[in-house]
Amino acid sequence: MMAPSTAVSAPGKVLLAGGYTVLDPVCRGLVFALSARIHVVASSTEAGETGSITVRSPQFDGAVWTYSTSDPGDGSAITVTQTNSSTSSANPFVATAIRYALSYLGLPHIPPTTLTILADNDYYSQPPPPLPRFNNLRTPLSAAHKTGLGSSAALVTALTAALLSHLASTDVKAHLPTIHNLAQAAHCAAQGKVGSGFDVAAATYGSCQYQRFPPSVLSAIPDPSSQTFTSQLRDTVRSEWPMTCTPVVLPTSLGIVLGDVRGGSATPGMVRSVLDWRKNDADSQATWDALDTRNRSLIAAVTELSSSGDDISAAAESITARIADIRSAVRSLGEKAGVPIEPPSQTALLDAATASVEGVLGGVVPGAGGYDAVCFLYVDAGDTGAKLRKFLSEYQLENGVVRALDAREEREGVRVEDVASYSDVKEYFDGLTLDGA
Ligand SMILES: Nc1ncnc2c1ncn2[C@@H]1O[C@H](COP(=O)(O)OP(=O)(O)O)[C@@H](O)[C@H]1O
Ligand SMILES: C[C@@](O)(CCOP(=O)(O)OP(=O)(O)O)CC(=O)O
Repeated sequence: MMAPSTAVSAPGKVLLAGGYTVLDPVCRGLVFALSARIHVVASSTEAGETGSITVRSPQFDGAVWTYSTSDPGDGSAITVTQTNSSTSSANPFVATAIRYALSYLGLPHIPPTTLTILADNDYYSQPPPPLPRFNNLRTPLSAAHKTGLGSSAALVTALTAALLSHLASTDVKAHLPTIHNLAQAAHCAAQGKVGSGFDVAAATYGSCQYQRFPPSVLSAIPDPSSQTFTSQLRDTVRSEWPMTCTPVVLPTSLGIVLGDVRGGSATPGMVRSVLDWRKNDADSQATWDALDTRNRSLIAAVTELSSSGDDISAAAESITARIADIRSAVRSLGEKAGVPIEPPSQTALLDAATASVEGVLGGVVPGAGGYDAVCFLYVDAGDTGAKLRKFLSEYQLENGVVRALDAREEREGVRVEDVASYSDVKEYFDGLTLDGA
């Protein structure tokens, strides 16, 4: 018996070390999962047609996508056709996650199902606090300003887990590799390119030291119209992938704070330029290797601190130096590749906060860099975190002050949530009953 409603959430991420180099299967990245999560509540309804799916993102204007599904019966993917495309633009991440999950499960005849998406406030630039949980932005999704926490990866992971759990009673915690592999396949297909996958890995497994899978793992899956799609998808999802996502524990003596600079970056263009430079410049390998060595050295310092009794007084200086070393290697790589990975205004912000607030060990522009939210590592004692937040909220940029995000590091990846925990936002579940199993 299917539960009337099932809720799942998956976390956002911050790639503290490993931007660009993590695309290389021999390099390592350090990714922290965040307390900012994307939630999906799956509800089966009685009204409606078999195979119909309604997806709603009620924090945004007009964010409803309706689909009909059917099985071609020849081994190709289950088709997921948007039935309100005249009034609502396509959401490829949503449609592809549904298509891949239903094809994997072999389930075309599902009962009418509604999927409600709720995103924690930190994913988008917001008005000043106080804000209600899951603030209603009252804009179309396309007009919302992303902070760079990886909304599509958290969404695809949560949707995949919600569908498996709701429609096939999959035990989420016991099937993390299935959820991870299926979400990676769907996320990559929806993005139209193969990234390193650290974002989906963190959304599934939580904070980790990440070493990517070779892109060939996913290129084995043919186009959804191919008659071998379903069997190849299942084989790929069920196989063991050559990758590592070794859990990392942020030492209890350390905290992270993110600062939204209301910028946003065009990651794909930046990645293309860096990869072109890497291919075409004979000296690029040495710069690449130097950065990876420095990233590994920070990863080693953080993991040693967690496992050795957490004495920050002995480790603070070395962590500070390792972050500074990574930043100079990143700036050097950016200059050589002609990509503003740490633009001057971000350099000024990172330096000012590190110099002005005692206990701040350093900060980086995470991931691909540019104008995404900056991330600081600080000694979590006394009021250092509060002082850092205050400093940021008074730091003047060209377009206003920095907004310190609420998100903390929260190690856990995808998880099932209690449906009753959304009763404080009942207005988002218009006409749906919020009943768990
Ligand atoms: N709250 C949401 N509801 C529905 N779809 C969302 C939501 N947040 C993100 N998405 C989907 O993810 C896309 C953004 O993905 P992307 O540009 O890769 O940004 P990010 O770096 O945050 O993952 C949106 O265009 C939309 O398709
Ligand atoms: C360049 C990268 O190594 C890191 C990009 O990290 P971000 O955290 O900036 O990612 P987006 O959310 O997609 O913008 C590309 C990759 O690893 O796929």
